[in-house]
Amino acid sequence: MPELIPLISQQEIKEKIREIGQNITRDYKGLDLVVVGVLKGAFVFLADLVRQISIDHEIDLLGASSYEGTSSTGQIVFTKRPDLELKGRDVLLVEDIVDTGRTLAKTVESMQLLNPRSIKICALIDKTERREAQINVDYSCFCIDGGFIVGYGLDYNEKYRNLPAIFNLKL
Ligand SMILES: O=P(O)(O)OC[C@H]1O[C@H](OP(=O)(O)OP(=O)(O)O)[C@H](O)[C@@H]1O
Ligand code: HPA
Repeated sequence: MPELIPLISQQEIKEKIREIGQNITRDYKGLDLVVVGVLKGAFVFLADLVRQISIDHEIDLLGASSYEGTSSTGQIVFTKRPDLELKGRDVLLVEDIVDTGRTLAKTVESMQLLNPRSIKICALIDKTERREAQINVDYSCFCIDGGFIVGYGLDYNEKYRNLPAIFNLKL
């Protein structure tokens, strides 16, 4: 049976998101902010984050998938493209986790073709041990070295997304 070891509590997540939301609110004042969540994993984080951003902004979603179990296949499949016009606008990509960095590298590359004015990245978890692509995370809630993380939107074979806190999964 897989074991779930507590890593980040609900309270810690809540406090950090409030702080990051305030930073985003400050940095994007006067800009044309579109927050784009990367599905599926980011849906929980996105919902909490946007409620801590107190300037007007729009929200869109894109879908990207590449994992089987705990490994990246390296093949990023876009399952949904954003619906809003992003040209000339300030895009903030919201991810649950940056691990190898391949998903965001591909996503940023594909978003750049839409000619936004700016693209920045906000990630709940910045996990450094397996990083392959050079990714600059502009807003990072928690930086960790390794392990496979589940809960608060993050899955292992589609399970555990519903857990309200974040856990290390031991298989
Ligand atoms: O930095 P990387 O190594 O590319 O890993 C990060 C990506 O992996 C997960 O997505 P996944 O492919 O599991 O799809 P999901 O969001 O639907 O769970 C996660 O949500 C990120 O998008
Ligand atoms: O540690 C992880 N947990 C869940 N999904 C992931 N996708 C990349 N890394 C991870």
